[in-house]
Amino acid sequence: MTYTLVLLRHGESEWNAKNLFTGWVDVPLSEKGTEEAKRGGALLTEAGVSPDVLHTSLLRRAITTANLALDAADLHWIPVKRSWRLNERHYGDLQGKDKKQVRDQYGEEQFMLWRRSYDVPPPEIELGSEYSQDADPRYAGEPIPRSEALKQVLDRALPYWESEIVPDLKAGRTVLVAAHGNSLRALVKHLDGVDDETIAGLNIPTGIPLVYELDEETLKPTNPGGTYLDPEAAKDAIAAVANQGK
Ligand SMILES: O=C(O)[C@@H](CO)OP(=O)(O)O
Repeated sequence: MTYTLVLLRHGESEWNAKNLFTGWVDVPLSEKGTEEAKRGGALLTEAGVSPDVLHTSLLRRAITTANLALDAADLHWIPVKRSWRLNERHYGDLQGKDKKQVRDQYGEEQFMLWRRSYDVPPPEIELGSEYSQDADPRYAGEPIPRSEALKQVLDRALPYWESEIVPDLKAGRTVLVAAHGNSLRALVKHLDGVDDETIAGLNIPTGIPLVYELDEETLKPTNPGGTYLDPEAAKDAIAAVANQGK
């Protein structure tokens, strides 16, 4: 027997469209992102994948995407759990900055280290600055970061995976996780056992459900890498994410 896990990156956000580093800044979906989210729900229905429970971050682009997708799939009523531990990677002082400008200013190598290396975090954000979340009530009392590399994202997402998502899977529920490019990269790294170098080249497209079947004993994928419900669209969209900032 296998357990079914569906990973869904939010649809395109307004800042994805503008090529800005976003991180924990709570921006809405673009019109295109709204359509992607609805289509994500239609893809679930077409594939006969029916989530029993939803886990999301605390950011509206993931929350709205899940709501739209589940509404399209007639599953708007399923139970929901939310946690900052599924938030996008905190992009530190890069939050709000233009990706191309950062690349031009610091060079391709530094840009890619900050953007995709496993353990080099961007510079820390200044507390109280425009795109800092230190005074945001949704994070009150939580050990929130001032910048994160993928490693720190994995460190804070794993406890949530173990304590909240795994029990749902083990209860036989089909689990939908609606989250972000980098928080999902962290989960994929864990599930597929991707090494620290290879993960730098792995990108997740917006709005296309990625379905994993997990072995009930080991919780390792019986379909390594998962299965995108629209593999052709995923291929193009993955290339577009990889090329951002160019
Ligand atoms: O800006 C961000 O928060 C992320 C996801 O949109 O960007 P990147 O793909 O560059 O890590």
